[in-house]
Amino acid sequence: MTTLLEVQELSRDFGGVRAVNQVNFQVQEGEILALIGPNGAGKSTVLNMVSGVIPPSEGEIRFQGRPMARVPGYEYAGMGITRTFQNLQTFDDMTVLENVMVGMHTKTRASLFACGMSLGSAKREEKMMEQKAHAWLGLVGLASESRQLAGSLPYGKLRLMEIARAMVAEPKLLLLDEPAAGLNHTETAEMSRMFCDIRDSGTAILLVEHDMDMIMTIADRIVVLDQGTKIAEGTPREIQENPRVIAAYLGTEEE
Ligand SMILES: Nc1ncnc2c1ncn2[C@@H]1O[C@H](COP(=O)(O)OP(=O)(O)OP(=O)(O)O)[C@@H](O)[C@H]1O
Repeated sequence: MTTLLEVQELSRDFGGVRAVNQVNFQVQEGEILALIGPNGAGKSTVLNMVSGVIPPSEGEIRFQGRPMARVPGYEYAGMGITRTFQNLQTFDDMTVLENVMVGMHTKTRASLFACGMSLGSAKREEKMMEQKAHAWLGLVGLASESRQLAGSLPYGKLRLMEIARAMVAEPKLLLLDEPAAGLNHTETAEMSRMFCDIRDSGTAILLVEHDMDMIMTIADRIVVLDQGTKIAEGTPREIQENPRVIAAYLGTEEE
């Protein structure tokens, strides 16, 4: 297996609070790695560092062997890392199709001048972008909603639209922060199948999620955080049987 992402001794402080403490893990090509842990364990903070939203206080992140410390956030999608957010980041006054096409801006080659002049190359590129966005809307089940304003879509469909937007950039690594939050059982099951299809088509996934059914069904491996520290790593079965995890997390009433 080839390592796609490597996180080494990663730490993050907020003021005097250490939110993430010397965490190590790797994401291999072609796998779904789930990051789980109780509320406040540091999962979103790790995802925010891996996606370049916030810098680490200490430690290193490497993507395909390349240190990411000096890579600006806007270059991540072009390098092959895209993400969705815990809180929806949608443009309500734009159509569903336009929202998805926003995810392709790093893939376009036409210059600003060519776009402004509506030159042939820019028009062809626009057409190609539209076709790709349509294809992804079809894959997430939103083909018939493509011309609707995003603001008119129900919550579950907006979550799917965000996944289409992240996938249309053809990432090597997709980062998902609680994608199933607020979805019903059927929607979660459909989304789980979709993530397996995405993984099988060659995009690795790093997933933060509280829905244990989803995690145990789709994750190839799981990393468990508790109070900022990694307490376990293994297959879903190993994690379910790990006494430290049960004590810290799975045994809590909330879950
Ligand atoms: N911007 C911030 N400023 C100050 N403290 C923060 C900030 N972001 C996170 N924290 C703190 O860092 C710790 C880890 O938070 P984080 O959101 O990463 O946990 P989480 O595991 O994702 O939790 P949840 O499952 O509830 O989303 C918490 O104690 C949180 O209060």
